[in-house]
This record gives sequence, structure tokens and C-alpha cells, in this order.
Amino acid sequence: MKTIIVGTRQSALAMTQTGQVVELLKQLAAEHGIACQFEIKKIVTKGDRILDVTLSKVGGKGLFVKEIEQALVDGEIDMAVHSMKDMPFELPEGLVVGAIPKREDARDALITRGYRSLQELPLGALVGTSSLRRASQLQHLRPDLRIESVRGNIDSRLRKLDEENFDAIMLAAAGLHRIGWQDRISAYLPPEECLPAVGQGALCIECRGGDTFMLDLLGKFQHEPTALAVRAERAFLGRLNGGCQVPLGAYASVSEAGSGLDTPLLTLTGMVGTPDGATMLKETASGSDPEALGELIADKLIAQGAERILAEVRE
Ligand SMILES: NCc1[nH]cc(CCC(=O)O)c1CC(=O)O
Repeated sequence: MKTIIVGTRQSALAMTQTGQVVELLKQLAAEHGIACQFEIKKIVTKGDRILDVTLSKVGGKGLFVKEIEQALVDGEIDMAVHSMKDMPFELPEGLVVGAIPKREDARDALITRGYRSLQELPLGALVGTSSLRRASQLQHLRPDLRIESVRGNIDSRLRKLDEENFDAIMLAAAGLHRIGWQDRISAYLPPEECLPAVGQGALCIECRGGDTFMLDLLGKFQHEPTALAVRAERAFLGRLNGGCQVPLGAYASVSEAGSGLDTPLLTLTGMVGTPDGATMLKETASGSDPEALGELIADKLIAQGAERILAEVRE
């Protein structure tokens, strides 16, 4: 019997989502009469080791992913489950996205000390987030709020809300849903108020490009509408060179019904803002070619000065 070794980080979220994917893959394999078993291997990444430094200062996105990808390349593991939003734009030579499963809730969530909405937060309230994207959009809606960096895994950030002076923190709804902590959510921020990170709520299952066994199994797990939405969002990210932590967000929705086309119609909104929220560039368009749509939205923002904002933040 074939044994599939699955690499994962050790955070509560990573372990949980890896376990959930493995359970679904076991069912899929059984349904298709594919004989295999799974073994989970924990890997400590650079992102897990440096929890005390702001992510954008130590190299951004790739941090949580790189060591796991090396293990894939070296053949120590056969697949890995990543949060799509942690994936750098380009994959290392030899690795591919084997499947993008159905997306969880893409929205950001507000976790507060008893306030039921962003609007209810008192004047000058202290909000914890290390994401420039969240800070930019929060400050745009509520310039009075004070924003302070808060890092760590979901569990340690929630602890900081309880123990430190924050009135609220912001986290991705998807992570809280996956680990069963949806009860902690005080409010969901709709994409109209706060655009999520590119790929937020989606997972990326990575494997070796030459591993036909894995590719065959994972191919059955792909959710096409999610994959299309993620392709559009990532095309937007790629055009803006958004590899590291920058105040940039995007969300694509997919509708098949009533589009009058054979292919689904995508609607993509993208934003780039200054960290203080004073400038907020945002564009929406629809189309059926995900890459063309992502690049179109990026070009519209570039025409309004998006590259200048991103260059200033990167300095
Ligand atoms: N930046 C860390 C990260 N990467 C993925 C998630 C969970 C949500 C997801 O899968 O998109 C989180 C936590 C968060 O932003 O709250």
C-alpha cells in the first residue's frame, strides 16, 4: 500500500487544516478505489521561529512555506497543505499546485471586548493587527482608531486580546472557523469594507510536478470556482509584485448563473492603500479570463499610482 507523507507546520491552524484535508482525501481515495495511507510529519519553519519581529521586516510571505517546500523537493514529504494567502507568487522549480479545494469564508473578522461591530468601537480604540492591508482599510473607515502590531499564531493573538490592552484584534474568519473558534468572532467585515488578502480562506495543496500518483488523487479534490477566483486574485498580486507584506487586497467572486457564457463570470475587486488609510485605490471589473482580469485591475490601480504607494511601503 502506498504511504503518502504529509508535511505540516505545528501551529493549531496548520495541524487542523492538514488533518481535515487528509480526512477528505482518505474518503476520496476510498471512493475511487485508490489504496493509500497517510502519515503526518511536523516541520518547524522560519516564520514559526521568529515570532517577535514584524513579518514584513524579515522577508514576508515565503517564511512559513520555504522549509516545507524544501522537504517536498528533497522527497521527505509527498504533499503539503498551505494557506493560499501565505503562498509566494512563484513556486520553486519542480513543485506544483496539485489542488485548490473549496474556499472557506474569505472575510476578515473582528474579535472585540464586547463590541458588536467596527462602528461600535469607542473613539480612539486600540486595535491589534500586524497586517498593513488591515491597518490601511481600518484607518480609512475609522481614522480615530489606534493600530498596534500583534504577532503570533491565532491562539497567542487571542490571548493578547484577553491579557493586553487591545479593544479588538482582526483575524481571518477562515482560520477561526477551521479550528472551531467561530464563537470568538464579534463581527464579519464584508469585502466592501475590508478586502481580504489574496487567496484568504483558500488552501493550496502542493506536491512534486512529476508525482503522477499525487497529481491524480489531488486532481479529484480541486474546486474549479475557487481555483478560478484564486487565479484572478494571484494574477493581480503578481502584476503588482506583491510578494512581500504590502497594503494590498483582492477578492474575486464567481457566478455561473445568468452570465450567458459557457465559462463562469468572475468579478474581481482589488485595492492598494497607504498604511494610514488616507489614500485608498480600489477598482472592480468582471471577465471570464482570470489572468487577464487580475492584470486589468492591477493596471487600473497602477495608472492611479499604486506602484508609488507600494514602493514607499517597501523602503
Ligand atoms: N497570516 C497568517 C495566516 N495565514 C492564513 C491564515 C488563516 C486564514 C486563511 O486560511 O486564509 C492566517 C491567520 C490570519 O490572518 O488570521
